[in-house]
Amino acid sequence: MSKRKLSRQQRWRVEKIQAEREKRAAKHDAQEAEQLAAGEYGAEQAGRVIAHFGRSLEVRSANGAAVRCHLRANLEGLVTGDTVIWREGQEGSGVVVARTERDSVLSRPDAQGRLKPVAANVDQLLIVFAVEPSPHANLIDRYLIAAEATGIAPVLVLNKVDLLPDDGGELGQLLERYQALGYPVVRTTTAQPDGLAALYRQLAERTSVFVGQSGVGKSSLIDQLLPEETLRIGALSEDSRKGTHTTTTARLYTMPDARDGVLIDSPGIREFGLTHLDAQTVTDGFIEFRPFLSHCRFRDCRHQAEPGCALLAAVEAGKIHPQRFASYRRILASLNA
Ligand SMILES: Nc1nc2c(ncn2[C@@H]2O[C@H](COP(=O)(O)OP(=O)(O)OP(=O)(O)O)[C@@H](O)[C@H]2O)c(=O)[nH]1
Ligand SMILES: [Zn+2]
Repeated sequence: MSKRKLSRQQRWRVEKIQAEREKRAAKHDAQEAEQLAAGEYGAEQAGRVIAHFGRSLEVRSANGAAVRCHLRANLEGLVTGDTVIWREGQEGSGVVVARTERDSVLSRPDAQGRLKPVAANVDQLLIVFAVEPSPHANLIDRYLIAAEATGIAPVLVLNKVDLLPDDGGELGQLLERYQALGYPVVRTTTAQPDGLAALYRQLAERTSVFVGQSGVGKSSLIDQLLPEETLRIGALSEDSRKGTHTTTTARLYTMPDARDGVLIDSPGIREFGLTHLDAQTVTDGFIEFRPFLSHCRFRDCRHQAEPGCALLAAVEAGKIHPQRFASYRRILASLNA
């Protein structure tokens, strides 16, 4: 058999399989439309995606119950945190019929480097740092740049304050500077009772995501925020050995002690911010530069040594902190390295 003939035959088989699949999907849609019309599903209600497993979803209903739902065939790309309209079916399961508009989307690059949404409707990104390991130069700025690019409000969380010297140390002073820029700063310790009091207040009634470098205490914080969930995750992973409930995607948790604040978490999400940046994103990520950027003499000013540079003038006049400006330049230089 010639190579060409073989590939044509293979192509024919692939097309046949695809056609059958489409026919089945169409039939399934038609059946579902009939069932919906026949009132076999309950009234439309609001819900939120807790997790998804292929075409099957776990949805949190308005009264807080978790419901296993499937998706209508025309609905694609739902992610954890999406708000949806769903209808109750038989035997405690349901069908998701629509997604409502997203306030925000958190994306991460996939293996091919394409940005993929991983969580929706996130209100704040909690960037966790620690007294130990102390953040290396520029790290806070890099996280803030990445956060500003998403449009989701960043919050700086300084953990392990039990290790902080009494005068607050250099790190304490550094964080005051960010506070002056308008970024909320929350201090935490998992090593002392009530060490999370300020964090609980920050989490209340919002949807949050924790990010930060290894060893800063993200797992320790989340374990304290979700004491019962930790047990439940253990139970789930036991399940997953039998082949059910496996997911590497993000999961949504409700924190009763934080006035029903919501946490979305996954190992991948925690690594947010460590991706490649481009020059425009870096410049846009320094919020205190914004009032000056359009006032440089040259429209394509690179803010290096150009005459009439409004940014350099602002640094000179003490309106921009010289260390933030130095950090800006170092990050830009690292892009071209
Ligand atoms: N002194 C002190 N140690 C802490 C505190 N929080 C966490 N630790 C310790 O810091 C170490 C790292 O904590 P983890 O919670 O594993 O940090 P992580 O950010 O989840 O790290 P990765 O899993 O590598 O991303 C552990 O030995 C914790 O016991 C704290 O508030 N104070
Ligand atoms: Zn300039």
